[in-house]
Amino acid sequence: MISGRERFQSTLGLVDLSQTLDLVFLVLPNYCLGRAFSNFYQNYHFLQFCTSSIPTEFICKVLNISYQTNYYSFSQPGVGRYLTSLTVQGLTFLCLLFIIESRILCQLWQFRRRYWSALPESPVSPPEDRDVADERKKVLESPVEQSLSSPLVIKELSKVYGRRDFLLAVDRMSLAISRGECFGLLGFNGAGKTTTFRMLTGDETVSSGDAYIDGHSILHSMKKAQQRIGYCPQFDPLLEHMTGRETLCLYARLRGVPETYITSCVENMLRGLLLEAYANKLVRTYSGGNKRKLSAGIALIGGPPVIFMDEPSTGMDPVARRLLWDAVTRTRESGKAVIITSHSMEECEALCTRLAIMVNGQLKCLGSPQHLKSKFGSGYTLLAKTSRGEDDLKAFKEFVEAVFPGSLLKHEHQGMVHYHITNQKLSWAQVFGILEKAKEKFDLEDYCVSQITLEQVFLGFSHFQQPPDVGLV
Ligand SMILES: Nc1ncnc2c1ncn2[C@@H]1O[C@H](COP(=O)(O)OP(=O)(O)OP(=O)(O)O)[C@@H](O)[C@H]1O
Repeated sequence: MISGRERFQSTLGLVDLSQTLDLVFLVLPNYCLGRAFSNFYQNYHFLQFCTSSIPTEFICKVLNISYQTNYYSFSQPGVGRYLTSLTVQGLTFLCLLFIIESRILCQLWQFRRRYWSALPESPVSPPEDRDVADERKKVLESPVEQSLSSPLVIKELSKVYGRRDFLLAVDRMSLAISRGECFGLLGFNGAGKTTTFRMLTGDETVSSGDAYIDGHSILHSMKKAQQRIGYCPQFDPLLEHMTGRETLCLYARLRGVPETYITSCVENMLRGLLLEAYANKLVRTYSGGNKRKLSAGIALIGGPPVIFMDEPSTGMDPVARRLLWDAVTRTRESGKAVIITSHSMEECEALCTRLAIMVNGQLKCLGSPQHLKSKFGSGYTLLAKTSRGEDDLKAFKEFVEAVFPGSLLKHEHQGMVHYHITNQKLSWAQVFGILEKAKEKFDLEDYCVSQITLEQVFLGFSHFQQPPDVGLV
């Protein structure tokens, strides 16, 4: 049995708890709003009832019903405390929004990083490639006006991740990209390509260095720089509840395309990327490849002066890929600067006027695809398949190593051999002459001789790539 005294004490305890919770929940805007409505309504009825006649006033006193003649009183059941809390929260969140939008904290953090902490030493620093060094020199020595007139100039841009264990994701990158150029940034997974793009588009803070987009510094006038870029990120940032057509219209408007041209501009883009059939469907129903097409369309629409495309053709079928290449080439030829990352060497050869291979945040080589092939991939590639058994294959291998001294066997699989013929002095005629004779002698089913491919040049840099923890200082 609970005595009356105990019941009274437990009631007092509950009242204390409810008052404490009421104070704690004042930090929740939805609680304040709900309580304000509820108290206002309750107070209105109590006030009406308790002040209507002497007997009802007496009843209210006996039942200890409290009410406020001033609805906005801070005492219960007034709504003053809830309205005050809502006002304070509104102002606080407004200030927070301002701080986030104006990126004040990011800028303070960047400032601290730049002036108080030196960049960690790069873990692997062999002598810099001549072309990369020349590009750095050109960028650093060029007058400011030149930086301001180029679509994209990157000056010693670096990114460090981590506070204690530093990871130098991008290491003092310097690069200038001109109008009408399509620049390919190649690299192994984790080389720092996406981080570079994220810094240039304002998604990521810069640890040191600067870049100018159409003359606007990404450190000092990021908003203006952002107005001049089109960006197709690695993962599709699409509004799932809009249709493809609506999405492109939205971005065309944001880019400032005059209202009269928006329809034709959007229709051209839809046709160019083979998206017409899906134009009125919701984006969430799109396949991966179609989402990628739409992301590429968003980057290209309105013709911004600088376009970043992070692996744009991933997941696209061969037809769509070629249509995208056409669209990128048209954009480049109209004088825009396109910067693209891709793991498809075919794509890089088809699109890029210049490219660089990035390893552990550093550029390892730079130049046109042909320049890189001539510089890093001298010699020929030989693929041959013998139709007979193991003995013939062995004899053919001995023959190749004898007639092409220094040649390297890259792969061997089910009678098929892949050699890198390193002798640069041999002419095409000599190589074909030797192999035509070998074809009869060793009964070759087929053979193929070609110039070193971009992929082989790329693979040649694989030994430089270090796992992330090696990069920690
Ligand atoms: N937010 C982050 N915090 C810490 N480290 C990060 C962060 N983002 C990227 N990194 C690291 O920075 C390095 C470069 O990453 P990044 O995504 O730029 O590579 P990538 O060249 O784009 O690779 P992929 O070809 O796989 O897209 C990697 O080692 C990665 O682990």
